[in-house]
Amino acid sequence: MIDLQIEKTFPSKGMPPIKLSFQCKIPLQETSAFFGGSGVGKTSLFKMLAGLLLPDRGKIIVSGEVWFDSEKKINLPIAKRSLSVMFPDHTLFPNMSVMENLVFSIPNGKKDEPLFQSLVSEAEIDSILYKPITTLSSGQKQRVSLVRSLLQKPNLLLLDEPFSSLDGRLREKLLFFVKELQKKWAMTVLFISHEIPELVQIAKHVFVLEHGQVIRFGNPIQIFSTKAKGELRGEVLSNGLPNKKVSIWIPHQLVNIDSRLMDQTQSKTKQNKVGKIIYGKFVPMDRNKNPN
Ligand SMILES: Nc1ncnc2c1ncn2[C@@H]1O[C@H](COP(=O)(O)OP(=O)(O)OP(=O)(O)O)[C@@H](O)[C@H]1O
Repeated sequence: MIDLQIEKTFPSKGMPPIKLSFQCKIPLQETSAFFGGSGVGKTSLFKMLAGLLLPDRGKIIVSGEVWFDSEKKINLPIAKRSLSVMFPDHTLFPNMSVMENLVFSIPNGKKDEPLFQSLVSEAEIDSILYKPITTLSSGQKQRVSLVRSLLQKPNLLLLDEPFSSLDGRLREKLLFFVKELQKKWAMTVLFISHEIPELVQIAKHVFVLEHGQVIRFGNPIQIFSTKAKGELRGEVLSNGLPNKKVSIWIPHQLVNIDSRLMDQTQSKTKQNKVGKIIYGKFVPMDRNKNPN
């Protein structure tokens, strides 16, 4: 468990100060997402957890180990917090090549060759290994940053909008890859994204932030679901719900539908596999019972 109780106030010229006050307990060895509008404090929360921004007061306790305690004046240095972090501004060394950036972050300089090769190949950065960072596109930088954060096989991985510059194919592929590594290494992954379908696919829990606070916590399907019925076309995001329900993503909304009620005459298969686009008329089983 990561027990986080931290406060931070930023002065804001000519405006009321910005107050952040986070209280949450984050499960270990699972993926949790942080969701909320721009400026609610998601990145600041990650920075405080990583030791890159000093909270004004509070505590951060990770698996029983105190990382920060303002009363006891404990503030574990970044190097002693066993985590890896990836921010949207990449923080790669601009005067080095991709390879130099990657080798620089390998723990004790000992390269795990099979891991290195598999990460490089999965992120499709083989062909740019010797290019200077300054010549890369933002999507390429994003993939290099992701590989760099994974090379450390961290216990705790903080990913702040890691796929925002990637095309759909790479986004899907790397999302799945991170999900697999999370299971394999039993990592705790904390993930920031504005993309609800992405969060539904990767996260087991979602913390919703508003005005510098955590206002809701729950399973992503519960958090994001809305009611809808009638003619729908959407992508299946989850099919493991009770009562044969599937979650589908229709533009801007996540809808849980009873799969027994779907008119799938236009679909090629009857299976509701994740990623499949389904069409149909979703009608309540009886007039008094709405499947949502
Ligand atoms: N160093 C700083 N000094 C002053 N204000 C800051 C500082 N860092 C962040 N803020 C302010 O704190 C608030 C939260 O910023 P933060 O970057 O954590 O938001 P966010 O939820 O990650 O936003 P986004 O989704 O746009 O990245 C914003 O209003 C921001 O302007």
